[in-house]
Amino acid sequence: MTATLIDGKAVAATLRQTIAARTAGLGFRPGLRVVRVGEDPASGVYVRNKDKAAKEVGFDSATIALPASTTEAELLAEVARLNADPAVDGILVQLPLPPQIRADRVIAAVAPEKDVDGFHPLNAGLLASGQPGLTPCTPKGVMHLLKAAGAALPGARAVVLGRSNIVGRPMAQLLLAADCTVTIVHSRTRDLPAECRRAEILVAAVGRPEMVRGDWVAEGATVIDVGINRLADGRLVGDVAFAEVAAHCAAITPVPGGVGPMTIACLLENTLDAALARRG
Ligand SMILES: Nc1nc(=O)c2c([nH]1)NC[C@@H]1CN(c3ccc(C(=O)N[C@@H](CCC(=O)O)C(=O)O)cc3)C=[N+]21
Repeated sequence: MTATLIDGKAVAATLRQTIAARTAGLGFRPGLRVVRVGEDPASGVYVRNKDKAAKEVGFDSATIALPASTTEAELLAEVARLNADPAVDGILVQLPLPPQIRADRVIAAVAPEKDVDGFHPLNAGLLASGQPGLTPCTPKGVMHLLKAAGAALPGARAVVLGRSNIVGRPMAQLLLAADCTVTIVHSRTRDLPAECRRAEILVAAVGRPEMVRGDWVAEGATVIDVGINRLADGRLVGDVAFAEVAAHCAAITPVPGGVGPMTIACLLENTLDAALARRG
């Protein structure tokens, strides 16, 4: 079997068009502020891509770049200022943060109704209890891709590889809400390949380059690769050994051009939703 490619770049472009059309009819510009602390070069590229995508759909978008020496108190003061600014609908504090800043304190300081990352404990709790709230962008993007790929979700065995607060856990909650039978597997799981082989839908989000091999995947599975790993030789690869796995599965996302563009499109979707909810 040779797998169908799930084209995240194309699905994201369609979603951004829909968002642009909805924004054009609003009569105001949803406001997004991305806060960046320090000079992490990879973060710089992502932050620029977010800002560009937000401006293209008609948002009022700006990046606030703070020095690497910023204290936790200074960052919390900046977040408080954005929380209080009526022109701001969405706040994203780019991760990772420098070591002197506790990320959990900053995440909890963002007003939940402006938390377009969906990382605030209130939004995480709403998701875990099946109530509406702001949902983390990457798992939300994966659900869009599964829908676009025509995956049958109710009753399907879904395996999520990874248990981070930003991808694995919310991913499992969204699949559960879509009536999948969900298993979360991680570094301490016994016999990871055997657990992954049980999956009809496999979502890899561990951040280990090409960890998922061809013999980890069942014939006919749908495989979503959340990993974006830059190798020493400059190549960008996912958490899935693409060629090996594509030889077995029914459908697979590429890296780049899979989940990454969906993350940005869903950030825009969350910002529009937050703007509509806040402004009535
Ligand atoms: N508070 C916070 N929220 C985030 O959502 C967040 C963050 N911090 N910190 C960093 C990660 C990373 N991230 C990506 C978004 C888009 C692509 C993306 O568009 N990738 C393209 C291009 C990849 C490339 O060429 O480098 C692709 O996969 O095709 C990648 C990575 C969001 N993050």
